[in-house]
Amino acid sequence: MSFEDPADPTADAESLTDAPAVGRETTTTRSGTGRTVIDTRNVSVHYGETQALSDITMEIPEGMVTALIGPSGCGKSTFLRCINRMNDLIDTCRVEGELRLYGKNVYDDDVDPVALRRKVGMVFQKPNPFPKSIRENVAYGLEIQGFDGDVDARVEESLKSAALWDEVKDQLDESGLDLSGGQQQRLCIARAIAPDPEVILMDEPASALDPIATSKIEDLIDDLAEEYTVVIVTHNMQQAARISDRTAVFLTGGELVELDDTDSIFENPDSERVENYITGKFG
Ligand SMILES: Nc1ncnc2c1ncn2[C@@H]1O[C@H](COP(=O)(O)OP(=O)(O)OP(=O)(O)O)[C@@H](O)[C@H]1O
Repeated sequence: MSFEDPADPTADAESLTDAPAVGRETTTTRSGTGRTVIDTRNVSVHYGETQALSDITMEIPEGMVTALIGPSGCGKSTFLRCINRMNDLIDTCRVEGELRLYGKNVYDDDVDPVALRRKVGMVFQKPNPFPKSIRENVAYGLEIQGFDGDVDARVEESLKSAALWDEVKDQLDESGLDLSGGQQQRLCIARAIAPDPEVILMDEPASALDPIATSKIEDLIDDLAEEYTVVIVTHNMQQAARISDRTAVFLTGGELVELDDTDSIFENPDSERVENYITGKFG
């Protein structure tokens, strides 16, 4: 059993510890698969004495886009970084509770964070290509995992999935830094896709981009959701409403106040606090 077969309850210590990536069948649709990719139980996070998240219990469905929204400082990015253990890189950060990926607690001692990050790719707010060629940027993760397949074919496939291939196919050996901001962000998405992850985390991926580049990224997220589970932090409520199937609202104190279908959150939230936030009475 491995992450490639999430239905197997014995999942994943193995695939998180060594695991060459294996191609995965695409079975998801925007109505989701009915399976849960990530489920958390009482996740709390502190940076030193500062509590950033409080008792987060939630489930993220496979094959859908889940948006995390809420005011500045409510812990959205912290939650995202818990999923692929990027918070491990922050000395003062302490995570309590359980965060499971296909049933396997990613904080178990036998989980290799590098293997985890292949399964859970990440795209950041500011495009951050390496100072290397376009081809090398996309191939980077494949090299680390010792991929022994056709690297050029995977690079092409990833750039196509990131809607960038047509623009760069004749300049694969040129620097990724010479691309426009929007192209750089799509390059970073191609880099995240190349190792064939299960989940793509996006931390405000369009906030540094102009409206046209933003619209391309939003279209791309829609396409990616055909094949991957996407979890996206956004400050832009209209964007969350446009692109996500599920929305989680975090509020001050690092509390998850409501998680529901995006239409329900925006049209008929259960919580008055969420309604106040959505309507701009509180922010
Ligand atoms: N590296 C860090 N060291 C110390 N405190 C941190 C660190 N990162 C975040 N915090 C604190 O944790 C809390 C949550 O921050 P986080 O960035 O997760 O919130 P956010 O909702 O993503 O905010 P924003 O929307 O402004 O990006 C804040 O109080 C923040 O100051």
